Amino acid sequence: MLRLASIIPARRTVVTLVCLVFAGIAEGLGIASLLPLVTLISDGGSGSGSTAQALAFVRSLGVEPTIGFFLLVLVIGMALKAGLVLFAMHQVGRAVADVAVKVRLDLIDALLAARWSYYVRQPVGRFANALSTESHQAGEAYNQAALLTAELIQVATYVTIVMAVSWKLGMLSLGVGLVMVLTLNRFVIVAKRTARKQNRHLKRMIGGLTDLLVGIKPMKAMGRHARFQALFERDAEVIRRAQRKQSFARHATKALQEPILALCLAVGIYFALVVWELPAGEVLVMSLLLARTVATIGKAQQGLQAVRIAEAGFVSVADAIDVARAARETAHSGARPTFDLGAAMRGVTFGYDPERPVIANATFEIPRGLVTTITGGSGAGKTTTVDLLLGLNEPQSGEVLIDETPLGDLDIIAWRRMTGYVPQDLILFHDTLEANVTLGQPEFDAADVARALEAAGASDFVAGLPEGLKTVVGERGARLSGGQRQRIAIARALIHRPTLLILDEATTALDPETEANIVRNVVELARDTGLTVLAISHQPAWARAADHVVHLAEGRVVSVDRRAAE
Ligand SMILES: Nc1ncnc2c1ncn2[C@@H]1O[C@H](COP(=O)(O)OP(=O)(O)OP(=O)(O)O)[C@@H](O)[C@H]1O
Repeated sequence: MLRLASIIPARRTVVTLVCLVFAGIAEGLGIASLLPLVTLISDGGSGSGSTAQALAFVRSLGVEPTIGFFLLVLVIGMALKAGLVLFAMHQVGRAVADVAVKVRLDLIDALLAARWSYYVRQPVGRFANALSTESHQAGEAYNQAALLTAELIQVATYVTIVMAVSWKLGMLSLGVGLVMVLTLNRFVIVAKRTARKQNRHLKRMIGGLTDLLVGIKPMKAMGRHARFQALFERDAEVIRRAQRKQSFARHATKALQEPILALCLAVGIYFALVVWELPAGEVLVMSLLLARTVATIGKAQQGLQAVRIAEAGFVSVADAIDVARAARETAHSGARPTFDLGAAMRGVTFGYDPERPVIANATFEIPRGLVTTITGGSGAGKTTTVDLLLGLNEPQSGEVLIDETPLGDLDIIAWRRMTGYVPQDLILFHDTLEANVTLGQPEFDAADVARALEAAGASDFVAGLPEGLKTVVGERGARLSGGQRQRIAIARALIHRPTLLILDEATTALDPETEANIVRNVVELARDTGLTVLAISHQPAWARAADHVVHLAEGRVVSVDRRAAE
């Protein structure tokens, strides 16, 4: 509840609360007028105790306490209450939308600002659920919390009135209300637990399904997709059982309140008529007050139950935001990087588990304007080296230097903007070829796109497509061949004229001739524009073209060949 309060728009909440308090007072006045009204109707206006005081109070205001006067107070009180509650709920409706949107934007902001190691540990599908279901539930939690507040204010109003009429009756109402709340609290706890359980398993289902769909092709190809059905069925069954239990808990809370209320009424009426020997008219009104007080306490308990149910989604998405925020990248400020000399690794050691280094005391240069190729066997640490160079991972010891300045002292975002990067596991977005190259940035025109495609050796195949640049590439680029995807990814990395182009096994899917063309284009770019190239490759084409070859084995630099660079 407190976490929910921290994201609620404060001004709107205050306005809502003030309206609800005044609505409570208006309703209180309306209901309080019933007692003198009944007295006037039944015994002509004398009354006893609090009724007599109420009549005297009205007379002291210079108003004659007639039946018409109290009927007017009743109608005005109730009308005022309705108007104020309507206004308050209108505010709540707007706040609900604000809360859901705020949670979604906070989540997206936290996710985009997180450091690379964070994404590696997260199942992607988890965020789809957080963005849709859980964020929606956060809004619902606010809605239910507002309704609960309204009900609690109503409880306070009724208790005040009942206490003013008779403190014994007030204590009786509170006592019975308390017994009811404590007896039925079990169902509130069940509702909360089952809501959390449903949420957990739904998250697992969505996460698992997203993962499966991303890698569905080999599963289909090997005919092994069907076995996943059983895994989802297990989660679905848990959700079904939890939902049933939750439904029962909600209905039980409501249904069992009624007999408790009936019992309370019977006891109340008995005490009033037989023990305290109060007049029948007053007892009637008091019974009404008692019934409404206890019923309002019951409604508040149902409200609490609804909050507990909706809260499960909110807690889950709030946790996701907290975890992502804790993994926020910090080194965003610092000096603007230059690249006059090039980059270097000096005695860099890094391990995903610090006890087991993947890169050990690596030292080598990436000189400006030259083509450097890193070679080495699978798992030697080539991609990890690139991640260190881009500041996606930080060394445990040693330094990554850009123009002799440690990366940690530089504006890391500005540094990354100076690079063009084609990863090993490249992914295209489900959009047009053009959007995949420009990434939707409006500063690139048709000439920029044509230049990048040409350098990436993609112009001919794009021109041959019926819809050309407007061709939609399908999910993760599935409608293109592996080699075509690689060329589009290279064009994307070149369009913003990077200072350093990083190609991580970026031409592995190409035939030797196409690869040779791309290598030639990139080398020419390096010669003509001063572009620095870092290519990770097992392919002989890149080793042949390189000015500088760094060979890695088990995370160690075993040789540096500066053939052409000398
Ligand atoms: N996120 C990660 N968490 C833990 N270990 C990792 C992670 N990424 C890579 N590794 C491990 O680090 C080592 C180096 O991996 P890296 O991807 O850098 O190798 P590589 O030389 O690029 O290999 P390949 O040529 O097969 O792509 C491997 O043993 C790998 O299992």
